[in-house]
Amino acid sequence: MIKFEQVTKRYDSGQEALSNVSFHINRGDMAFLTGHSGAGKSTLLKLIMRMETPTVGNVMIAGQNIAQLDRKDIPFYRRHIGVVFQNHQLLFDRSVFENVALPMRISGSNELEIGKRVRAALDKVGLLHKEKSNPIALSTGEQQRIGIARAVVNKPALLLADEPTGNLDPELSEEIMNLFRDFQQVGVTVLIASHDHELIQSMSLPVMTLASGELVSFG
Ligand SMILES: Nc1ncnc2c1ncn2[C@@H]1O[C@H](COP(=O)(O)OP(=O)(O)OP(=O)(O)O)[C@@H](O)[C@H]1O
Repeated sequence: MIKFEQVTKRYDSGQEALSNVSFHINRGDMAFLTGHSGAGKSTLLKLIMRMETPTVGNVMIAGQNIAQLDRKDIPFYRRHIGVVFQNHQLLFDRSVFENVALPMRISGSNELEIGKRVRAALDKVGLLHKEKSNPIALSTGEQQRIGIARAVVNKPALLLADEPTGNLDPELSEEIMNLFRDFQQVGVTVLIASHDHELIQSMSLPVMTLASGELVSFG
């Protein structure tokens, strides 16, 4: 599902954020991506999202070299990827329902479909009863679950998370990880960038470790 073939990413500044990185994550697998600050985790995620392109090498997603995507096809490509951030980036001037509906509004789905999918996503994260609330009235853990509902509302084949448990206590972190597991179990490929060693060690999942842009281990 995600295949990096000898990928090097050098920014215009000359900074080499990734050096000759190769790996393969199969469809339906779930893995962690770890490494110190500046090791290249965000760069790797941005390459998958096609927010950046490799300087050298290929990023293959579902068998397609995404550097070859037409500019006009990039928004459509991104619809197949759900992204969860640490600071969940919710909009506090609209309801929980509207926050989750956002990606579907952008992709021009009809009202009926939006209602159905948004409620299914909220149900999945256990927050259907909060659909009319303003996210500001929810706890941090609940806000993170809203962010996850929004990431999966378009039924992505691939779910990327950048420090999704960054500001949560261990109990809530475990809850979020269990949600990711649920998505994995229905066939979604999940890649989670995290610094949280305790969390990583508590889960028996493959771990990719980056150090100064190099993939130093994957296992
Ligand atoms: N747009 C950019 N232009 C120039 N250099 C960049 C850019 N983005 C990242 N870098 C540099 O590339 C290296 C890798 O950064 P990256 O953000 O991928 O690391 P990270 O592992 O995600 O770090 P963190 O955990 O702190 O978010 C760093 O040295 C960073 O300063």
